[in-house]
Amino acid sequence: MSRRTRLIVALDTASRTQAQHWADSLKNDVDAIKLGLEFTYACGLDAVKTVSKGHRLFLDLKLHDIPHTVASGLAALAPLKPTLTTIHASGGTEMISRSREALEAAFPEQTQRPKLLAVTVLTSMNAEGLLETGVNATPQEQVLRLGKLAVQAGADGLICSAHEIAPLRDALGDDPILVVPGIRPAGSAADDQKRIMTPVQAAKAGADWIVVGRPITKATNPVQAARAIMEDLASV
Ligand SMILES: O=c1ccn([C@@H]2O[C@H](COP(=O)(O)O)[C@@H](O)[C@H]2O)c(=O)[nH]1
Repeated sequence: MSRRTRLIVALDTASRTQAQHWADSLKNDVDAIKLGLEFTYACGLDAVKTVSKGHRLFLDLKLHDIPHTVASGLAALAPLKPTLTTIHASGGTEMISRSREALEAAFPEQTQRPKLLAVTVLTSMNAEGLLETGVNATPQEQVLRLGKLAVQAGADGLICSAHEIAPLRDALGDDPILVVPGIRPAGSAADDQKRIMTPVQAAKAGADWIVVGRPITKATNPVQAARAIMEDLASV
């Protein structure tokens, strides 16, 4: 199946002014913006609403708690009308299914409902990091295990690295939305990311969305950096 891979820029900052500046200047050059823990904790939900105006919002708060708390938290976030939102797959079947139900209840018009994405294994983790937390599996094995569980429980899609796209598609088909961070244009620093690929490699592997933060926001010219990635994606 041919799909266009879309670009989400991660606006990771504690400054509302900085985030607004990036959101304004990148308006025509990205497909969505991500606001996550740093921005939301530092600036609050009103700021999320203001900065995301005119953009598709990927609200990446990675909720992980008992089912009732996560479902209620998602319902409370509904007024922000994100396009995509995240919970942790390792919260288990009940947490995921209750989250889906909460979003369905909050958005009676299902076409408006935010897509529920389950984080499988963070792209900053490798096999060694997993073992440290008691998981004696490769990242790919663990992503497949959690990915299957999450989709069966009602997640619309998954957060994974580009390395796991092909095995996930083999196991789950084309329907789940695959959102892929850990993206590094050739020559960029990996920073704390462990399972990385370039935008073109991720697009060729079949990512629906790629998430790029620092390679854009820390670039001398973020607009130019975002445009270069959009051009790369268009060439696939
Ligand atoms: O497994 C995950 C889940 C989420 N992220 C988020 O994506 C961006 C990546 O930022 P970079 O600066 O391009 O590394 C960041 O906001 C993370 O919270 C992830 O990296 N990995």
